[in-house]
Amino acid sequence: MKPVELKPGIYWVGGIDWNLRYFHGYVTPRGTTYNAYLIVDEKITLVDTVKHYLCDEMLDRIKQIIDPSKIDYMVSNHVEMDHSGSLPKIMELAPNAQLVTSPQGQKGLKRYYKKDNWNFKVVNSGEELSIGSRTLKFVHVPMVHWPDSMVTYIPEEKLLLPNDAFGQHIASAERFDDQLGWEIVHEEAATYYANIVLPYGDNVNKALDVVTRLDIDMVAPSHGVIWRSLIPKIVPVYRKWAGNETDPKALIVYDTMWDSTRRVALALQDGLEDAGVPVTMRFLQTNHISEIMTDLLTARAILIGTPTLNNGMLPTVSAFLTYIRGLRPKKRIGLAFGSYGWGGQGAKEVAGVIKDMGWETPLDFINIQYRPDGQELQGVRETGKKLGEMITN
Ligand SMILES: Cc1cc2nc3c(=O)[nH]c(=O)nc-3n(C[C@H](O)[C@H](O)[C@H](O)COP(=O)(O)O)c2cc1C
Repeated sequence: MKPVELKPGIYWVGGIDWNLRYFHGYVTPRGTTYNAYLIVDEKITLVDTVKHYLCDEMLDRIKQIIDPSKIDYMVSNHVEMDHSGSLPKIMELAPNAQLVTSPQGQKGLKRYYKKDNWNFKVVNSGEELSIGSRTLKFVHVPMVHWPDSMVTYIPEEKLLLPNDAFGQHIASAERFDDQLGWEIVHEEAATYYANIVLPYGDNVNKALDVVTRLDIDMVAPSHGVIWRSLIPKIVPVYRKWAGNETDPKALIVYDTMWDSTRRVALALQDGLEDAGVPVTMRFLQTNHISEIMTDLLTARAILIGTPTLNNGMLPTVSAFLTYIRGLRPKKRIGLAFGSYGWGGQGAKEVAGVIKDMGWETPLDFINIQYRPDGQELQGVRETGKKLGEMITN
């Protein structure tokens, strides 16, 4: 339970959630951390806190450095409860602390915690606060990923505390990106982006415009490891994700009751591969929708298959579509497919949702009655190849 010094006098004092496997609808096989940062200067400052049940772990780390009652500024970059959950305890232990937050942050924290005695210091975007030898500069980044979101920058230290931006759900003994390596950190940053930040690409780009003008050598987010070596690699990748830029590859997502839809999926895979397109296959009974989002993040073509059940699509497919509709991936090519017995509404409904999302649909949806025969599968394979050629050309 040791604090970790990032820069002289600046410490990571967060909590490690080793057992977390589910985070508001998102599976987290590696667990996560809630990162809080303590800055020891003339004014002692804590930036963000941890989920309520890790409060004692955070306090234990803080107490190894200072007496928590000495905290002068409690900065809340983001209202969400995984970062604000220990605010009530800190504000109780540090009665003289001012709670520094954005105007939306103040509204959210008041509404959520209903504490009348908190001494707020509301900061505008661009406002600076001297804490002694260092300055805290606050930049609002609305909708990255809540209206209240704010980042804190310390120019004297070239340190950015961007809260959820650049986060990853990783519980580990390591605190820095280079200790885990690009493969793991990139994968978890991608999953995080795809499931949390994806709808807000335009806002991310605006935030990146501001952030990339700052002199930075360390980015310490509110989840996962701290970026110090891989910043030049992750920033362009964030730009790519924010711009919905994809690679010429395909993702096939499907469910099936009696295997016919899977046979169609396999024929589409063959056709796409004939055109030289790499294909990822995701069966909705064995892959969680939040894991599939990581594949979707950079796939140009998304093919979604369902049989018809009771005049509609399967509930697993419907849940997936509800999830991606909310996350709003753009600039994709879509194709619906499926199998039916008599009415055939399932694949048609999927095609309707794909169109509503604004994806390109150059080819008609595929719907095969009962089990596809060899000739039908050949036709599907040709459709897959045609789609593949559209992606690669
Ligand atoms: C419980 C149940 C309900 C079904 N309801 C419909 C329906 O409303 N309309 C329809 O066209 N087919 C319906 N079907 C038939 C399936 O869509 C058909 O068997 C299809 O080939 C199944 O595809 P799969 O092998 O990919 O599961 C239903 C099948 C089952 C088992």
